[in-house]
Amino acid sequence: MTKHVDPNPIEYEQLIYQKGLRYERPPFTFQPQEWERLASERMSAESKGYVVGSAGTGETARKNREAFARWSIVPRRLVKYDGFPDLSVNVFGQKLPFPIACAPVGVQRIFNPEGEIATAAAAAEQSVPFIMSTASSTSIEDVAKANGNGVRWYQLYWPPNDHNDITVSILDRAQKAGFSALFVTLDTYILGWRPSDMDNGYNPFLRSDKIGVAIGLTDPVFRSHFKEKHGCEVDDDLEAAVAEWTRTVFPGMSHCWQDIKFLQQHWKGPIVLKGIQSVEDAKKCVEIGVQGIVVSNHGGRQSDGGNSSLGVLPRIVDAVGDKLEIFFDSGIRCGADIAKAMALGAKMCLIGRPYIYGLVLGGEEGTSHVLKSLLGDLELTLHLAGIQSSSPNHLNRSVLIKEDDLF
Ligand SMILES: Cc1cc2nc3c(=O)[nH]c(=O)nc-3n(C[C@H](O)[C@H](O)[C@H](O)COP(=O)(O)O)c2cc1C
Ligand SMILES: O=C(O)C(=O)c1ccccc1
Repeated sequence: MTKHVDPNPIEYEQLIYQKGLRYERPPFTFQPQEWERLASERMSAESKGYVVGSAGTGETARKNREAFARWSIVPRRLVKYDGFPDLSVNVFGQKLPFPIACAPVGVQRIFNPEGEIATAAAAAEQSVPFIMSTASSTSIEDVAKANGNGVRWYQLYWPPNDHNDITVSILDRAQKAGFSALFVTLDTYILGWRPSDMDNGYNPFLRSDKIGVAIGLTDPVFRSHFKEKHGCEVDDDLEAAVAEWTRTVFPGMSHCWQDIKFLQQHWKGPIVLKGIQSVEDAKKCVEIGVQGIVVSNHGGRQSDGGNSSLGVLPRIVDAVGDKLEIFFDSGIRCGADIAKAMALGAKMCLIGRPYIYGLVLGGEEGTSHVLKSLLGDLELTLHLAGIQSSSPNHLNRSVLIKEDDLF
C-alpha cells in the first residue's frame, strides 16, 4: 500500500548520516553514476540490452549525456534566504512539490516481477507524478490502484485512425482510473534500429510471457475486434492477439497534425506531445492548441545520429516557452542535470532509465531511493549555488555558463 511520506530531501540527507552512524545503510549506493553498472550485473542479457541500449551506434544517447557537461552552474555567494530552496512547480494549474516525474517506461515486469506496481507506488510515496506507458505489463486499473492518491498521467501509443474506437476505449479507461493528463508519444510509431535487442533476438512485445501487452489484451473493444477478425477469443490464440496488438500500437507513420483534434475531443484534461525536437514542431503544437510538450528524443533509443535533447531545449523555450508547458527528458542522471535543464527553461524533467535501475536493484524501495537521491541532490545543488527556488525567477540561464566560453 502507498504510504505518504512528508517530502523533504534535506531532512533525508540528515537522516542518512544519522542512520549511517547507527550502521544502517540505504538499499544501494547514492552514486548515480553507479546505478547502471550495478543494475546491469543483476539483469538478464535481454533486459540489460533493452534498457541500457539505444539506437544504432548510440550517438544520440551519447550526445544526450555530453550536452550536460557543456553547461556549468556558476554559484553565487552571500545570497541570504530563509529555509531551503523551494522545489515546487505549478503545472496545469496544480502545485506539485517537486519538478520531476517518472517517464513512461514499458514492460517493467522484465526488470522486476512487481514492475509498474512497485514504481507507481514509489512515485506516489515520493510525491512524484507517474506516467504510465501504453506498453505496461500491468493494466491501467491496477497501476491506478498501486498509485493511490498519487498524481498519475497516461502515455498513449496511438492506434491508427481506423482503430479510433480502441483509442477512445483506452482513453476512457485511463480517465476513469484517475489519470489526469495525456502524454502522446510521437517518436515511436515504429521501434528504432536497436542492435542490442536484435543481437539478443529480443522484442518487448514478442515474448512468450506476453508481458508488454496488458492494456491491449484487457481492452474490451480490442477483444471484440479480435474476435470478429479471427473467429476466436484473444485467450484462445495469444500469438495472433499479440501480433494484432503490436500492429495496432506501432502502425508506422499513420497520423498527422489534424488528428490531434480527435484526441482533444476525447480527452478532458491537458494533452502533452512527447518527442518534440524542433522549433517548427513546437510551434505546430501551439497552433494545434495542446497544453504541453516533452522535449525528448526518447533517450536516444529511436534515431541514431540525432542531436542532443538538451541542445535544442533553449531554442524551443525561446520560441514557445510562454505558450505551453515544456517538459524535458533524455540523459538526466543527477540533480545537477535537472537544475541545468530547468535553468534552460524546462518546467519539469522526466526521469527515464535511472528509476528503472532502482526497480532492478530494490523494487519499490529501490525506485524510491533513486527518486529521493535525485531530489536531495537537486535541492543541495540549488542551495550551494545560492538559488532560492526552482522557479524561473531564480533558476534561469543567468546561473549557467558555457564551458566553451571559458577558454
Ligand atoms: C526501457 C525503456 C522503455 C521505454 N518505454 C517507453 C514507453 O513505453 N513510452 C514512451 O513514451 N517512452 C518510453 N521510453 C522513453 C522514456 O519515456 C524517456 O523518454 C527516456 O527514457 C528518457 O531518457 P533517459 O532514459 O536517458 O532518461 C522508454 C525508455 C526506456 C529506457
Ligand atoms: O523501448 C522503448 O523505448 C519503448 O518506447 C517501448 C516500445 C515497445 C514496448 C515497450 C516500450
